[in-house]
Amino acid sequence: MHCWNAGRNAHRKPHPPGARVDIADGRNGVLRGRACNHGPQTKGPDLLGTEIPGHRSSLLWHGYQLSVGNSDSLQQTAKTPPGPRRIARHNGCELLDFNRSGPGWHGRANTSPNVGYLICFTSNFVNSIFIPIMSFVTQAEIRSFGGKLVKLQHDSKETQTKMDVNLYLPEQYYEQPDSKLPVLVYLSGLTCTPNNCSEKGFWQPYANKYGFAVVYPDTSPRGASIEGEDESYDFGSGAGFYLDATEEKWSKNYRMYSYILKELLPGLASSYTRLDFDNMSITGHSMGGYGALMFYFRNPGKFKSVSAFAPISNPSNCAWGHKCFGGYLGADKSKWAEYDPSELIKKYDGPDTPILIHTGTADPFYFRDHQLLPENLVKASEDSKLKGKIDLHLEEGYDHSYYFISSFTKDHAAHHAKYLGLSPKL
Ligand SMILES: N[C@@H](CCC(=O)N[C@@H](CSC=O)C(=O)NCC(=O)O)C(=O)O
Repeated sequence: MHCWNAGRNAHRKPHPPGARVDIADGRNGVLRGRACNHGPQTKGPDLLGTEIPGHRSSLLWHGYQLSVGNSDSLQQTAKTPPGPRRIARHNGCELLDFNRSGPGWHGRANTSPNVGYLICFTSNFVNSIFIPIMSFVTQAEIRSFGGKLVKLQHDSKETQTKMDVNLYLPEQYYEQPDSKLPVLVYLSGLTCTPNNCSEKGFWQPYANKYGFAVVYPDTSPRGASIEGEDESYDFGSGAGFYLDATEEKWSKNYRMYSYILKELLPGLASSYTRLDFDNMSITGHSMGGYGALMFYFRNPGKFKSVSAFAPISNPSNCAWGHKCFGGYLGADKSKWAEYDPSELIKKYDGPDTPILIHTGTADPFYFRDHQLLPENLVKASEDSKLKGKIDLHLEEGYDHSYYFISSFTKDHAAHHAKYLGLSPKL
């Protein structure tokens, strides 16, 4: 069990309602919330949050356990503060409603079906913290190679749709309950869901060999009801291009950059506190290879290492990139450069960790259609901090499929394990 603690004097100074408030967290860095005004300043308890094994999210508050979560965590016994209270199921979630007049307690915590908000109280009500809780619904748990593939769904505030994500928890997750495991994010290519790589990428044996979890996000919002979103395989559904669209038609939902970086990964970190999202690497295939490089260059130091399988390396100069950048970002090419790995690398100023890339010479998207252009990335790196650091392997006779990807998963796993500080299990 671990605790985060706001500290006895941490919130004595009132924050204006709506202000961002950070609470120090002993293990996960910082929990961010928004201050909200609940009336007169009142002496009350300090805030203590605690992870209770088996429960997704909960709070230990002045000795009383409050909890929120989806139907998976409803079995828990919740003790609430004294005074009038109600605990009910609400759309499959838990509704906590507690009040007490006089100093001490007042308020309500209410979770929507998947994304909830938990209102926590610090030593005075003026400084109450409003913490968004992202709640994952487990759709399936599938035993695989000694660990488990967990299929999750949640409501996304970024895409305003339901989003699917798969998470592979290696056997160490179950066998070593005191361990905290690094994370590899795998971004898939055009047309993929979280299932393609989960089923055909064969990361599981290597996740178990080294002891890391694998996150497989989806490639776009689904069912956003945008006219034309399902018309082609390389734009719209299955082709979100991991960016935040600025063109009006797409900008409300097609926010895969913010979704992954600001919502999904922090949400998983809050729910799976035994995964170490501060020790995380990223990889991907094709559009996902582009995505992995792009996230890595835009967020120096956030990921310990990056690799890519047949990445779209210079989307500003290929047909897939023209279609997606043009459609989502408009005609202004300066906006395209903000997402193009072969542009971003020129300005990159983070760690000079080598980057591993494999591309097959029999990949028609490489040799025939010139969609991938890995040589452009190598060329761009020559004037950058990463000069000599792009380890590009052109593999004779390999195509673009998962037969190609899974042939080199082993090399990419070893690459990331090295920078995640992992050794093979004996
Ligand atoms: N016309 C094809 C193209 C789709 C395709 O090849 N998708 C690749 C990724 S391409 C770049 O991002 C892929 O990974 N497909 C899924 C798979 O399981 O192979 C089509 O529509 O299928």
